[in-house]
Amino acid sequence: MSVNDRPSGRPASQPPKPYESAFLKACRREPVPHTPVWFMRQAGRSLPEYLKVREGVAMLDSCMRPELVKEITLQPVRRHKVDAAIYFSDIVVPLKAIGIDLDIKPGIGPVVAEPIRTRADLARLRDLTSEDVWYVTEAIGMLTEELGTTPLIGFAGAPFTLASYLVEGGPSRNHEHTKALMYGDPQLWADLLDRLAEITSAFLKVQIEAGASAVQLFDSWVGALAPADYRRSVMPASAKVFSSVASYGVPRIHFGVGTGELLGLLGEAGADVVGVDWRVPLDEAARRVGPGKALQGNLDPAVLFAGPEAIEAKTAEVLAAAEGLEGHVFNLGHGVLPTTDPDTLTRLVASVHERTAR
Ligand SMILES: Cc1c2[nH]c(c1CCC(=O)O)Cc1[nH]c(c(CCC(=O)O)c1C)Cc1[nH]c(c(CCC(=O)O)c1C)Cc1[nH]c(c(C)c1CCC(=O)O)C2
Repeated sequence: MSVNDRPSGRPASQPPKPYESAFLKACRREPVPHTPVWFMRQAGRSLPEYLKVREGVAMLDSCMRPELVKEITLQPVRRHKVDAAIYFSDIVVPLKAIGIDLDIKPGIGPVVAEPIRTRADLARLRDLTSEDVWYVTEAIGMLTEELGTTPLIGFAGAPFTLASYLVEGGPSRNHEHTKALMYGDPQLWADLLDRLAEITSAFLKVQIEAGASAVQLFDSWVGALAPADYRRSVMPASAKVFSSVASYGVPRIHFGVGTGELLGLLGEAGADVVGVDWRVPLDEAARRVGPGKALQGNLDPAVLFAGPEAIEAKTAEVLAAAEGLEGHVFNLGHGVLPTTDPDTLTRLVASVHERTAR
């Protein structure tokens, strides 16, 4: 490798191979040959080839094996012909990497052995270095090589959603411990979110420097908050994450579930693309987000169980609502459900491409 070759094998002075892809163009609000499609959780249990390679390997272990990460990331790209790959990992991987004792329990989600609730607990959240996640750099190097012009999306959990797992100790319906900390000890809460923003920023930088050509910040559970509380207690930390990667010039996507009342703020936090769940139609979401942002979404993942006619009708509805948008990336309103028939996803990609071919 010559000195000015990047890990992805391209000279540093040239734009990355996926630069002209439909996905990155849509994120930049440029004209596209067709509406690009990818699915949150496109890798995973809906694919028999995923279940096969994961046999006998625990979820978090699989995230630390570069060869396996590469294979699992590529599986949905090969099968569905989606317009982007998403790096196979989990939002809790950087926390595990700095030594937090946690596991991902099948059918439950991330479980933290000792929740973080006091000022003394904060000391357990040390800085993340690229050495802590060497396997990410290695896997992304291999992936960008194989993906060629197909973009790779890097991702991280946003400070609020990570805090929710750390403070509750696991998945939570009402986030009562998290909110108790947020309302009851605003200074400790602010310090916790700031720590998580630092870790998240470092994790996204590792992925971008290794070759990711866009990043998505998952604030999956932030829809639990009212706008004023989001603005006061969460937005500063998420904004810090977005501004920390601004200089790389890669599109930044911001997504949460049940965030109809927060859509404007999710954009304001520093996103280039705002992810929308299925509860708000995209034309209305565009009004809430305002100009200068692309939107991503928003077919209800449960619609994929309703049969071909209903799927086509709902897809047409999403695309009609997206018609006047500055930029649109087609996605589901949340992740692919594990029992989804993968063939419906393959057909959906083809259908969106056909319907939007320009
Ligand atoms: C909240 C959240 C988590 N993890 C993630 C989020 C944000 C996205 C969202 O809102 O859904 C992010 C995530 N997790 C995973 C990915 C892979 C990339 C992709 O989208 O294809 C991504 C982007 C793999 C995974 N992460 C997990 C799985 C399933 C575990 C397995 O296959 O054994 C996968 C493929 C586990 C996980 N991890 C988490 C949950 C709630 C679960 C599900 C628990 C279960 O139902 O078993 C936390």
